[in-house]
Amino acid sequence: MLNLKHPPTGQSLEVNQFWLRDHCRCGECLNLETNQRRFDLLDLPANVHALSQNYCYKTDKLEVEWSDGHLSSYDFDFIFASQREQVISRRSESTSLTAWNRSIILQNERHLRYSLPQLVTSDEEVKSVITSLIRYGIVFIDDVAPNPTMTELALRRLFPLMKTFFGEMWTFSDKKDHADTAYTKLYLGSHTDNTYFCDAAGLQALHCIEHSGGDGGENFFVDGLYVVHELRRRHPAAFDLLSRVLVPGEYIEEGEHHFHMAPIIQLDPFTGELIQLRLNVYDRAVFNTLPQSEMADFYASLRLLLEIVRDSEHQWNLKLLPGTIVLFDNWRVLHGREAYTGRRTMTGAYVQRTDFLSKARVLGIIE
Ligand SMILES: C[N+](C)(C)CCCC[C@H](N)C(=O)O
Ligand SMILES: O=C(O)CCC(=O)C(=O)O
Repeated sequence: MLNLKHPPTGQSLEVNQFWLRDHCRCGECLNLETNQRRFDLLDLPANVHALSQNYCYKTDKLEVEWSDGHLSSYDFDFIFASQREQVISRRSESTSLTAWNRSIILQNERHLRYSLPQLVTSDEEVKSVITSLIRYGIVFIDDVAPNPTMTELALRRLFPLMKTFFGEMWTFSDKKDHADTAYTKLYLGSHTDNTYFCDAAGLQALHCIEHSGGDGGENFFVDGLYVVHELRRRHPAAFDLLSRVLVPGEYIEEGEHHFHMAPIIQLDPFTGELIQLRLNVYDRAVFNTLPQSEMADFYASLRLLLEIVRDSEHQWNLKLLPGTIVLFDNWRVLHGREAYTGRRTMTGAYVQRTDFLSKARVLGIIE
């Protein structure tokens, strides 16, 4: 280990010498255009160590002479900010997430509503939409002509679209275009999509472009962040079990067979906060990741989670009308639909998680 000192602030830090050498930021070690390292780790001697370190007041840099002859010049703030403890505290402070039940989200509804004309003309409006998506997990874009083309235009103003076997933009009704209950008039309980994909869509957009000659078809939304907080508070053992047990999801139709296993609750290893809620009771494959002796605890835990999801206090019911897109975080917010009659057409799209978070980072909304 190497004890680093920063005389102007009196800060000092113990760092692993190989880590420090590995994080040299000079142009010989780091491609400053691509932010990629220029060396293979094995190019560095395993026992590389500092021969000397010297703080330069003029440049406010820490200069280190290495046993392999390399000279490094470090910005102390970079070293300090790169420590695990700092990352944890930054993530814990910066996640300005608002967990919501129905009454909380209704109090904040004004922060969720946007209009396409403003969105098209203002980059600030784009940043505001994405900030609300991070904070609340759901937004609405009004004044969108009720057709797939304008829906696509609105969504592409924000993000690239995720192409799946459903399409890039998809339009569905009760026409059996795919072997899935979404393509029926049936009730769909609260769920997240794509539990059968290795990487579930990060965002989902839905736009009801038509509903005529019938009724029903209301949508409802539940904040999975609020739900998992409640589960952890009320039933910590169930929370722990659902954070570790692998639950297989599966989607099978002509020419497609998707399968993925992961826990229903995936936590951030740093902050312990929710990273993803993967909850779709319909798309579950044969459940075979536990011995029969442990099945009772699993089902009891899942039932406790579903009771919290189904609690009407946690459910925001609304009717999506032509002209309004709902865009929500499919790793956090659960959605569902009442059964309906008549002719109902929905159009929408998925957005990759990485594209959602990348845009939020580029806009400085998240780290
Ligand atoms: C959205 N769209 C109609 C295209 C597909 C719906 C897929 C539904 C699937 N059961 C899931 O939950 O992922
Ligand atoms: O038809 C709807 O409103 C939603 C359908 C649904 O839940 C889905 O496509 O995942």
